[in-house]
Amino acid sequence: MTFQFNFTIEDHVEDELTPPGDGALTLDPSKVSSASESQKGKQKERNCSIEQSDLCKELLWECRSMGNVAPSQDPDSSLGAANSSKDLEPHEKQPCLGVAKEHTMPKDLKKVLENKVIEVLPGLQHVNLSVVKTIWSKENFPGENIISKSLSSHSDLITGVYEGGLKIWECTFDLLAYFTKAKVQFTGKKVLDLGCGSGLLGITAFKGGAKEIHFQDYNSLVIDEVTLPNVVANSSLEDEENDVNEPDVKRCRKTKVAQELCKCHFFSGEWSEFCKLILSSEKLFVKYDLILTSETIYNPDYYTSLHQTFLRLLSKDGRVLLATKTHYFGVGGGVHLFQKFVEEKDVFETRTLEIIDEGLKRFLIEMTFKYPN
Ligand SMILES: C[S@@+](CC[C@H](N)C(=O)[O-])C[C@H]1O[C@@H](n2cnc3c(N)ncnc32)[C@H](O)[C@@H]1O
Repeated sequence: MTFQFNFTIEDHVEDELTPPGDGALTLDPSKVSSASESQKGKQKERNCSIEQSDLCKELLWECRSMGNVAPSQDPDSSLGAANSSKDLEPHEKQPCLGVAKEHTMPKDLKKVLENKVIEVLPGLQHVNLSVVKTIWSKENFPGENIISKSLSSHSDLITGVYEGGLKIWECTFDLLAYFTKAKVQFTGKKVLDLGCGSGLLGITAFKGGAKEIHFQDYNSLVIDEVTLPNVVANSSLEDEENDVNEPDVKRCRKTKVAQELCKCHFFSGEWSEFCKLILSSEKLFVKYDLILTSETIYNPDYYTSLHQTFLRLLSKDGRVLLATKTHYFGVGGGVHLFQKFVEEKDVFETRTLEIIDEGLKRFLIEMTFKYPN
């Protein structure tokens, strides 16, 4: 089967679009666009045909040959390290969109919450996303200017560029409510919040005693500026002193909060690249007991890599809890198309856990291996 992915390479990272006024960026959730529509005349477009593969080899090869170290091989891929790339020539700063990398927790945990406004939900805290967007629409996030792009295209999704993580989507709340209602147990489990955005699903697993929690989002900025701060905001940071001068490992042993946070790992990148990173790393290699994923089946072009991710990373007796709208207008995906895709693959069975029939109809679906042995 042949898939078409649209990847976009910017001419200059400085080629920022100015947001109107100083106010917070607001996006219309009903609108989606592709990079080709929104960035005409500003960016070069590459269409990569992918046969039997989820990876655009040509683009990746080009990114590597342009001097980008594959981030998964980068020993220090923290925000701090990314910032240091400001000294590079413009073409060397170009991100290889979709390549996966692990994000390390900054040493000074309090810094993670600097310039953040915290909002409170029942039992959970999260950063105010309008503030994050306002700050980063004026600054140059290393490698990505997804905020100005989504602003200029009036869109919450720009295929292959920005995949919607700067918003808490409705189905996240459906799944959170289900966790309580169904008394979902997290204790001792290895959990993946796939397409995490704010990370509230993974954070609930973290607070519920999960053994290890991995957070994945397509965009680096989302992980660094939203997911990571949200995890820190929901830890017991305030209760403990945080000595920034101690080396990582020592600190991890020293404070309870740091010890807790060592259970959390953060990744950005496209799903098939993320799989490769996890499966190629002895340190990270893990099969998840539980994969939580909300509003990630909107684009049928991604079904192959999403299905592969479940197949490769779910433990044989594990389960996926997936929350989705019935249909995503403008992109074409939705619950029926996805279930049909899964049925045809004949690897997983799906079970509808709940239908939420208010406003836009939504579904909670469980996926388990059809033939676990
Ligand atoms: C619509 S957002 C939903 C965010 C969050 N789960 C929520 O419910 O608020 C879709 C998420 O899936 C991730 N995503 C979508 N397509 C992806 C792909 N092909 N590879 C990696 N991540 C992807 C994006 O990073 C994004 O965070």
